[in-house]
Amino acid sequence: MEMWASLGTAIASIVFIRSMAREFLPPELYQQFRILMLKLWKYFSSYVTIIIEENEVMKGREVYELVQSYLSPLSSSAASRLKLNRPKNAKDFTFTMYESRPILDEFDGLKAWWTFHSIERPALNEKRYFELKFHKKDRSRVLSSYLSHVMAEAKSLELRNRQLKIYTNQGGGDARSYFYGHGLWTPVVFEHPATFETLALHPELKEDIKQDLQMFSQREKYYKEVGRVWKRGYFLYGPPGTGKTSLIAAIANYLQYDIYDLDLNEAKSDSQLRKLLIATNNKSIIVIEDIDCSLDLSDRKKKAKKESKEDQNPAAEKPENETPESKVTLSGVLNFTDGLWSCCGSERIIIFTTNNKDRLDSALLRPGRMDKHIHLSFCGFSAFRVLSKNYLRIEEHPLFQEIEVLMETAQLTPAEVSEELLSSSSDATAALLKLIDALRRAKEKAALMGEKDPHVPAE
Ligand SMILES: Nc1ncnc2c1ncn2[C@@H]1O[C@H](COP(=O)(O)OP(=O)(O)OP(=O)(O)O)[C@@H](O)[C@H]1O
Repeated sequence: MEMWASLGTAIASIVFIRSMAREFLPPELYQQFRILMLKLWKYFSSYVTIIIEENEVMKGREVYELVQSYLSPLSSSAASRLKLNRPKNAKDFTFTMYESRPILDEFDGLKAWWTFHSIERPALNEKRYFELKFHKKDRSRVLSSYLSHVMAEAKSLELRNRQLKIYTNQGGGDARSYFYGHGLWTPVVFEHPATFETLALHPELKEDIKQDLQMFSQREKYYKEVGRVWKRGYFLYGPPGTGKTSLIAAIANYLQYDIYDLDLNEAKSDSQLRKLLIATNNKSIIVIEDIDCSLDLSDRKKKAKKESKEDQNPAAEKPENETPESKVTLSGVLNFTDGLWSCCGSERIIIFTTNNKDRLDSALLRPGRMDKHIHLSFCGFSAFRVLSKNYLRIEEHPLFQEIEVLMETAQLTPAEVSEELLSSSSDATAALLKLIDALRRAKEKAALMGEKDPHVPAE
């Protein structure tokens, strides 16, 4: 308010002096007088103004658009005239203030006033720009930190509002988009509901994964400093139905990264694999599910042994999953994960999953390729608590004690537990009794088969 009052007085005085000067001074002298007045105005004004015009590009992004994104929440709560936008690939609408009344933004103790202007130009597009006004004393802070904050916050808002996509290379991609150079992958909107909150995992494991992801996504500078490509490999293993796919979806939702679901059987050769890699975007997760089933990627040492046995006994039958005619080789996959081409792009997570860890070549899993190995196993009691909260909306029940005891020895996957809870989700007691029944049956079956537990429960 104080700013506008003093600004008003100043403008009134200037207008008066200028009209007097125009009236009484000869034109040449009047021009000199005008220039001097402008200099004086700039010198005495306590405020600085920055103009951000449309079409001003910085590092490939329009600064105007970033400011627009940054001001969207402020505009929606403070402006009285708003323009509704639906940016491409966005989940929600955004808003632009559509008036020249200033909106106040506060950052770390400094005040900044934003206004929007639009000027009609005959035979030309309307000229639109934002004006940022702040006190002279804040100049260095605005230039050094406030503007960076505006840009960073805008990018983060845009990221949160982004419609995620899942890409597949099945069917050889989208023929129509070959024209644009993205034909190897076909995108579909990704709307998987899994989140870390809904995942039934041991709380410590969950926290550990979240922290690892957070650290990875914030360490661009660090990766550069230590001379590493900004990527991370996750290896998820465990029996079917323990949540490997759900975890991938939760990671994508957590980081807001797109997913590239790579089907190795569809890749025609190692060189196509390289092309697929190059065609992926930054901030993405490249997934190869059930990698042991896709190709013959078993341990080379074991394979060498087997081959020498086969040489001695050529009539021996080949195992079912062996695909000698595979077009993509193990070294192609190794190069895909950390060869020279893997540095084309950054901020990428590569995830392999398998139900059978022992089948894989150890070279595939070494640190640097797969940095984090995550074992997903049978449902433990703390994982069950998450499921009962999700499916039955309960956090305690008298039957929990019995379930806890049974889960120490009976092995059900989270998928099996979920099914039991889902089948009677409107009646918690009935659902828990069904689960107890299933746990008892699983225990009896294991005892009958005389098996020793090969797996340790998830907690
Ligand atoms: N840890 C978990 N937390 C929550 N839900 C789970 C979990 N594990 C499995 N589920 C449920 O079971 C279903 C199957 O799980 P998911 O596909 O993630 O398992 P998977 O380990 O990838 O199985 P597969 O190896 O057969 O692909 C999911 O839709 C989900 O509802």
